[in-house]
Amino acid sequence: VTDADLVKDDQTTDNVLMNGMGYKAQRYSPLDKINKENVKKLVPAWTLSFGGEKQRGQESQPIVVDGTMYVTGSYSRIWAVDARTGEEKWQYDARLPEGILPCCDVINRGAAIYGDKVYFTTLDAQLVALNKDTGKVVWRKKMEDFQAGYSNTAAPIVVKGKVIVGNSGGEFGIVGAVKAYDAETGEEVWYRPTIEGNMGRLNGKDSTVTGKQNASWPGDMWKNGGGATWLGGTYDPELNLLFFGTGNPAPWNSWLRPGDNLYTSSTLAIDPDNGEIKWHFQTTPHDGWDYDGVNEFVPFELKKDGRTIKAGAKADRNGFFFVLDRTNGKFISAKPFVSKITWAKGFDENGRPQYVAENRPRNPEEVAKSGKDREPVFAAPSFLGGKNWMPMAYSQKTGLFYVPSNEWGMDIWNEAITYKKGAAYLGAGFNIKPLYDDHIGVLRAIDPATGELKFEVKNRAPLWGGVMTTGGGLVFYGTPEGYLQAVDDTTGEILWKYNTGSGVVGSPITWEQDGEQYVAVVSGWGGAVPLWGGDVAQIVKNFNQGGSVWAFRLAK
Ligand SMILES: O=C(O)c1cc(C(=O)O)c2c(n1)C(=O)C(=O)c1cc(C(=O)O)[nH]c1-2
Ligand SMILES: [Ca+2]
Repeated sequence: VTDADLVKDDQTTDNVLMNGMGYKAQRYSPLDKINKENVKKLVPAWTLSFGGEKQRGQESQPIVVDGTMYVTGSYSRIWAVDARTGEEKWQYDARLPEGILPCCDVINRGAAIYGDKVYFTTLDAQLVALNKDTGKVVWRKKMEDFQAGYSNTAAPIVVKGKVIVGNSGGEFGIVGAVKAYDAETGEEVWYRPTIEGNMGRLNGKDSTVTGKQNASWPGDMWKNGGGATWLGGTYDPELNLLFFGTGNPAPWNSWLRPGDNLYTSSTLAIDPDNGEIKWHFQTTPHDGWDYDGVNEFVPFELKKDGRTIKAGAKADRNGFFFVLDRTNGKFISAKPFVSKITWAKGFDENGRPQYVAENRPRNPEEVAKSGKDREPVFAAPSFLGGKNWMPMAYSQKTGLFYVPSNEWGMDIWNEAITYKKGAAYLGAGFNIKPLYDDHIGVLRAIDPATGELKFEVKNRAPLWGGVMTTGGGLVFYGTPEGYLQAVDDTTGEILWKYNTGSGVVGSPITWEQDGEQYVAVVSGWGGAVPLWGGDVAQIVKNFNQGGSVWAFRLAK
C-alpha cells in the first residue's frame, strides 16, 4: 500500500485501506450495486468468531486490502481473514499485562496499513507493526506508561510514511498528545502535547515545536490536564493538515481550573510533517461536563450563498453540530443536533458559547457552606454526549451528514479531588437518565449549510456504532439490540435489517470483489454505556455480549 493508494482510498471501491474509508473519513462509498431496490436481498456471506473468553465491546472498523480483511477485537487482538470466505489467515494477541487502565471497556477501533505492514495500538499504550502476510511482529513500541493511566483505543492514521496516533487517559489526568512514528522503524519523529504548559516537555522529551505557556490554566493544573486525543485523526492531503479532536480537561470539576484550559475539548489542525498546531477551535472552553471534543472532524465542500467553502464538520459531544472553515479554523456555524441542551444557549458570531451559568455543576465548596454534602444539577446532553465516539457519515450524493446521536441527560455534582498517579481523576459524581421513555438513540440526517434536520430514525437503546453511506442511496448503521440496518438516504425508511446476535457498536464498510459488492461489520455489545450509563445501563443490561465479524452480499 502506497501513499498514492491512501490518497485515493475514498474513490476506489476494491479496497478499504483505512479507518473512515478515506483520509477525510466521510464513510461514503460510490458503490451502488446494493441499492434501495435490492437491499432486501442482502444475506450473510460469512462470519468469523473472535472466540469465547474475551467477548466485550467490539468497536472496530475492518479494512480490506487485496482480498484480505484486517480486523481488530477487544483486548488488543487482530485478525487477518480471507475477505471472500471468512477463513482466518493469522491472528495476533498483544497479551496485555495486569493493571491496564482503560476508562471505557477493553475496546479497539481498528488497524492501519502501509507498505507491507499492518499497525494497531494497544490498551497498554504500545504501537505494534506486523507483517501483513505472516502476522509476525516487525517492531513494537512502548509509547507511554500504562500505569499512569495511558492507553490507546483508536486506529492509527498513516501520512507520508509516518504512523500518527493519539492517546487515551483523560479520566486519569494524563497529558493528551498526538505522536508520529516512522512507519519503517518505529522511531518517534515528532511529539505534539495538546495541553498548554507541556509544550516543551513530557516524559523527559522535548517536543520538536515550541508552544505557548500555560496562560489558560491556574497554577500547575496543566501538569495533569487531560485533553487526550483518543479518537485518532482525519487528514486533508491538499491542505496537508491533520485534524485531531482533544478530550475533556482533567479533573472534571471545573472549579479547580478556572480558564479556557487550552487545548482541551477542541479540534486541532496539525502539520503532519512536524507536529505544529496550525489552528485550533475550542468547542467547549472551560468544560465542566466531560464534553470531550474528540469527535471526528470531517472535511467536505460546503455550498453556501453560491460559493464553495473548504469546510469541515463536527457533531460534538456537547450537542452542537459545528461547521468550520478548514483552511484556518474560522467559525461558520453551530446548530443543536439533539433536542435538549442546557449548558449553553448557542454560539455567538465569534464561535464563543453563550453559557447558562446556573446550569454549570456547582462549586462543592459553595455547596458545603450551605450545609449540604451535594447539590446535583441536571445537565443535557449527559457526559456520554449528544454523540460519543461513533463516527457519522457524509454523502456526496445527498450532501447530508448522517449523525448517530443520543437523547439523555444527567444529574451531576462536583467533589474535591487531588491527582494521584493511576487513579481516576474526576472530582464529580453523576447519574445518566434517558429524556424519553421510548427512545435514546436517534440517527439524524442534517443539512450542513443550514443545520436543518431532514429526517430522524429513533432507536430504543443508545446508538453506539459508526455510520456508512453509499452511492446506492443507503445509510448503514448498527444498534445495541443486535441489528445492522440500512435506511433510505432521503427518507430514513428502514429498508433492511439483520440481527447479528449481539449489539453492533462497530462501523460498517463496503467494498467490491469478483464483481460483487460486500458489506461487513463487527458485532459485540459493550463500550462505555454498560459501565457508566447509570439508569441507562439498567435499560441495556440484558443485551448479549459477543465478538464476531459479519460479511453480507446479495442473494444469488
Ligand atoms: O478522555 C479519554 O481519554 C477518554 C478515552 C476514551 C477511549 O479511549 O475509549 C473514552 C472517553 N474518554 C470517554 O469520555 C468516553 O465517553 C468514552 C466512551 C468510549 C467507548 O468506547 O464506548 N470510550 C471513551
Ligand atoms: Ca473522557
